Amino acid sequence: MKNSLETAAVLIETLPYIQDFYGKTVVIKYGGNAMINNELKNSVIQDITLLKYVGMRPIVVHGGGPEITSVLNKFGKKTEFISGLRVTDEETVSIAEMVLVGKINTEIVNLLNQHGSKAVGLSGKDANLILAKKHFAEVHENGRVSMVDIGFVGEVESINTNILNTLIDSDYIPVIAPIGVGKNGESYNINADYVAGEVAGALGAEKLLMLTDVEGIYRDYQDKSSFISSLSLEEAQQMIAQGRIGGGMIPKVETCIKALQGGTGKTHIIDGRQPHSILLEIFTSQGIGTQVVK
Ligand SMILES: NC(=[NH2+])NCCC[C@H](N)C(=O)O
Repeated sequence: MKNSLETAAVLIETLPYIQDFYGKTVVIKYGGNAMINNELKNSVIQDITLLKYVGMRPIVVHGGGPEITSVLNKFGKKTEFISGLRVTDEETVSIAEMVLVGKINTEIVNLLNQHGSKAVGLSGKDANLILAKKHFAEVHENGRVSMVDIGFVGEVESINTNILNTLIDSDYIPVIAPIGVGKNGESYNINADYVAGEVAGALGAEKLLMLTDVEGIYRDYQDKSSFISSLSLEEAQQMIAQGRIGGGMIPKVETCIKALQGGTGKTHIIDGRQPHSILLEIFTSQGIGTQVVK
C-alpha cells in the first residue's frame, strides 16, 4: 500500500500535464486486445472519461478487424487478404459497416455514456465526416509492382473538421467508425490507424495515442530488451526505410509520421494490454509506451 505522501506525489506528478493539455484535443485510436477484454475495455473507458473531466478534448477512432472477420464467417463469407488488406466486395463492406457502426461504435458510445461522458457516435457518412476514395493494393511480384483492385477498401480524401469541432466545442466526445463515403455515396472500409492519423492531422491535435498489442517500438524488433521510449520523426522514417520496423507496426508508425507532418504535436504508441496505459502515458514523465516526436 502507498502511504499518503506517496499518493500525493503521484497526484502532483500529473499537474504539469493537466496544465499543458487543458483544452487540447487528443485523438485515441482504440483497437486490439483492449477492445475485446472486458476489464481492459473498462480501463480504457475510464481513462478517456478522466481525460475529458480534467479538461482535455478526447476523440476516439476505433477499429474492429477481428469482429468483422467473425461475423463474415457467420454469414459464410470467406475472407481473403491481399498485401494485408481485406478483399472487400459490396456485401463484405456492408457487413463491415454493420459491425463497425451498428455494433462496435454504439457499444463504445454506450460505455462512455454509462461512465458519465457525453459521447456521440459517427461514421464517415455522418455530415460527410470521412470522404474517401478507392485504395488499391500494392502487389510486389517478380520484381514488379502492380496495383490491384480489392473492392471497397478506401483511403481518406478529406475530414470534415467542422462537425468534429462543433461536437467537441459542445463538450461531446466523438466516437468515429472507420467507414468512409465515396463520391457516389458508396461505403469504404478504411484502416482505422490511418483514419486516426488523418483526424489528428486535420484537427492539428495536441496528441495522437495509438493503442496496440505491443509495448511500443523496439530498436531491433526481434530483441525485446531494445525498447525505445522516445523516437524522433526522422529516426522513425529511417527505421522504416531500413526495414527495422516489424510488419504489423509499419502502418502505426507511418500514421504517427503523417500525423506529425500534418501538425499533430506528439504521437504515442502504447500497450493496450496494460490497464490504464493511456493515463500512464499522458500523466507521468517517463510514460509507458513509445512517443514519436518532431
Ligand atoms: N513514452 C514516453 N517517453 N512518454 C513520455 C510522455 C510524457 C508526457 N506525459 C506526455 O504525454 O507528453
